[in-house]
Amino acid sequence: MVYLKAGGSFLTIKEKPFSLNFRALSSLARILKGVPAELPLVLGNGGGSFAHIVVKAMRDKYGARPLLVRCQSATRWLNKLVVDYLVSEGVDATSIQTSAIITGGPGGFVVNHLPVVMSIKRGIRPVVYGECVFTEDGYSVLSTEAVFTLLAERIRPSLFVFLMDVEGVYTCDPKKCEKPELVSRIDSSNATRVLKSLGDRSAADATGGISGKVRSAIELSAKFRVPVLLMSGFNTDDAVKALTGHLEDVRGTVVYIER
Ligand SMILES: Nc1ncnc2c1ncn2[C@@H]1O[C@H](COP(=O)(O)OP(=O)(O)OP(=O)(O)O)[C@@H](O)[C@H]1O
Ligand SMILES: C=C(C)CCOP(=O)(O)O
Repeated sequence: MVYLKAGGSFLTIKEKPFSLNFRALSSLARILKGVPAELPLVLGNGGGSFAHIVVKAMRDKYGARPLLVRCQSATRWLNKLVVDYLVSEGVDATSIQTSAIITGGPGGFVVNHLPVVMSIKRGIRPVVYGECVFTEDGYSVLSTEAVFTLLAERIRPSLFVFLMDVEGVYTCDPKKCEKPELVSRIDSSNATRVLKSLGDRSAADATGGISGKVRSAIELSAKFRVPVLLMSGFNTDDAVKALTGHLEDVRGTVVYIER
């Protein structure tokens, strides 16, 4: 199973509340139409300028009830925009409500992955998303990467691809620093160093920004022994190549921890 994340930095304009990037939606549809229909693929969309802004503003000020209501309203909204756009472009996709298939229980998360499996069996692309899910005593904010981890424990992954608005992981923020260099590979020889260079994960957004994403990519690769590719969603040709298993020569960052 291929797990594809359309990140919020790609789908939305992250610093502008509730703003969608239509060029990204169009790229995403082209990517999905470019891969064989029979390729088993789970799509997930990030929170971008919808959920992250809500969660960051409410997290330390409000209780679980208002936060769950507002967060789920924001995530549902973006997910609906994405799925409805894909359907209008001829992609057979459907929304799978993350908070209905994942809940936090006393012994860890309880996951009903069957809607994802059944959707794939029928040739429909299931679309999950980063979400505020119910737990026994409140809520938990799960990134799309965390949702993928829980699903991948039940549906074996072959590859993870994270689409962003930048071409991969750089030596410094490519939007802010002068000479960013693309890190083409992260493996056990440089993982710790790269993570350190990305700094504090708490500042960027509600799930840790690029630092949280690279940490998740390292954990996913180590746990499932598969590559994780971080790349630009605007590079549609390379994304199609990568999704069909051809990672060589794709511009991006490949995380591969082969322990
Ligand atoms: N060293 C870096 N390398 C790459 N991107 C970086 C770096 N430092 C900061 N960034 C920023 O991180 C962003 C990508 O991370 P972000 O967590 O926003 O991605 P996303 O998964 O697309 O978003 P979301 O969590 O909303 O789904 C880029 O837009 C980039 O500007
Ligand atoms: C902020 C929420 C609800 C999760 C967003 O998921 P992510 O954008 O994949 O990190």
